[in-house]
Amino acid sequence: MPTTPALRSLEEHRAAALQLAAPLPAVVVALADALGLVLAQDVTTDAPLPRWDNSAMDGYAVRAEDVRDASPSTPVTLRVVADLPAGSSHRPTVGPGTAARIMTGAPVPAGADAIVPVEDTDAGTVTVRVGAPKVVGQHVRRAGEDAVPGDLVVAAGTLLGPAHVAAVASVGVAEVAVHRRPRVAVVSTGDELVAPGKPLAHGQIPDSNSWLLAAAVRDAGGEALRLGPVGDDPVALRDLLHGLDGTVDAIVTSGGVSVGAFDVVKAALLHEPDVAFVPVAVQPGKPQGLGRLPGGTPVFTLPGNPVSSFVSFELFVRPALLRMRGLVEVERPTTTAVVVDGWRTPPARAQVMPVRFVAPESDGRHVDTVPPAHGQRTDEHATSAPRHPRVVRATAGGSGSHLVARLAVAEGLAVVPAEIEQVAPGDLVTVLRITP
Ligand SMILES: Nc1nc2c(c(=O)[nH]1)N[C@H]1C(S)=C(S)[C@@H](COP(=O)(O)OP(=O)(O)OC[C@H]3O[C@@H](n4cnc5c(N)ncnc54)[C@H](O)[C@@H]3O)O[C@H]1N2
Ligand code: MOO
Repeated sequence: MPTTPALRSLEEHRAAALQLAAPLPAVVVALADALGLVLAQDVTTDAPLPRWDNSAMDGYAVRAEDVRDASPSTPVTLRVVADLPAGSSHRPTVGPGTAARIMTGAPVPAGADAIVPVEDTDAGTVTVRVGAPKVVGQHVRRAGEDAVPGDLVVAAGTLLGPAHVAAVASVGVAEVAVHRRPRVAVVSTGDELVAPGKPLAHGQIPDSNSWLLAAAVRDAGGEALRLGPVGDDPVALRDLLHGLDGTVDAIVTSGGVSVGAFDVVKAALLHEPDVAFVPVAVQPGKPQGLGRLPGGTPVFTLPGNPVSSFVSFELFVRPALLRMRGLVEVERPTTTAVVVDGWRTPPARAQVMPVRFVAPESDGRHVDTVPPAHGQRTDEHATSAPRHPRVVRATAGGSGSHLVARLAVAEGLAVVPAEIEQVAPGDLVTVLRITP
């Protein structure tokens, strides 16, 4: 009788998967292409920001002492010596008894030390009547109040969002060094698989995993090269994988890794010295393979059951891709949730249960796909103590690894440790949040 290999713990396999990944080399991209990439350099400013004192208001640049006693009943009249729209290169000087008409953002002219908003004046263009007093510095945006020369504006390792792009642009930088996105080949295997939309003979099913995994790669910030489905011919598969080795940053396969008679991925890679097939103490997702092809390309061989593929990608591949992108934080955000319905979990294996969030008082029978905004619901009727969000299993059949259709309503993955065998209603579970 064949012996059953010892199971590797979920944590150990996650660590081994992450070990295969390192931040990809930096490339220089135009700012227009930088959104969603991770900065590989610090961006500092050479200039103060703002670059010079400028007006916070449309109005008049004045000397504060000239308008110290101005009021609606005793307005002060000043001679208008210049007109300064934003962008004006004109450099007038405001002397005693004079003002410059100025628009928001224009440099404060020499001699002026306060801005009078147009609402406090008669809006004159030759002379202007000022009806309110101003103090030195009023409505002036100071040079360097945002950043001074040498300040770090956006740090290496930052995932560039719109505000970061704006900050880089404001420094006057047009190109940045970023980690490039990982290119990931996705190969689904199995003689029973047919491309979606094609007619199905008896025993055939549409290939959903290559679509799942390619979408998951993109969702993780990678570029997916979707190949297959390929049949159960180990030699052809080995040739395909060796052909990809060195041309992509990672390869993800689905199917053919269990103990069946036609387990093509296992057969194709069994003799690779740096690829190991190890059962992992997790349900779903037990049969796993991991390692490097001879050219150094990391390969992740995931089980074929669709929910197993999905969960395996989440647990083992996604963190590795995020690390390749240069991110330091590679884990999904988690939340602690209360279980509404209970379920049994397999002994000595961690369980990853697709769940959805339900309204505070719901019994979970009605689909409620609106998750709480920030991990915890607060009870409007209670004054303190935020309440935990509540979860139910997303699929009627629990964690059945074939239940791909209902996987679509999952908003999180509840991770139940290996030593727990029963989850009871009211228990707290840790949920990886998989939807935004
Ligand atoms: N005797 C044993 N049998 C099985 C074991 C075991 O320990 N002993 N483990 C089970 C577990 S757990 C899993 S998970 C599966 C994994 O098997 P494979 O990775 O070899 O996957 P396949 O046999 O190729 O397929 C399993 C299942 O998934 C469907 N599938 C596969 N690829 C796709 C795809 N691209 N799109 C949609 N569906 C796909 C396939 O048709 C099968 O139904 O093994 C168990 N068996
Ligand atoms: O571990 Mo398998 O992945 O349960 O279905």
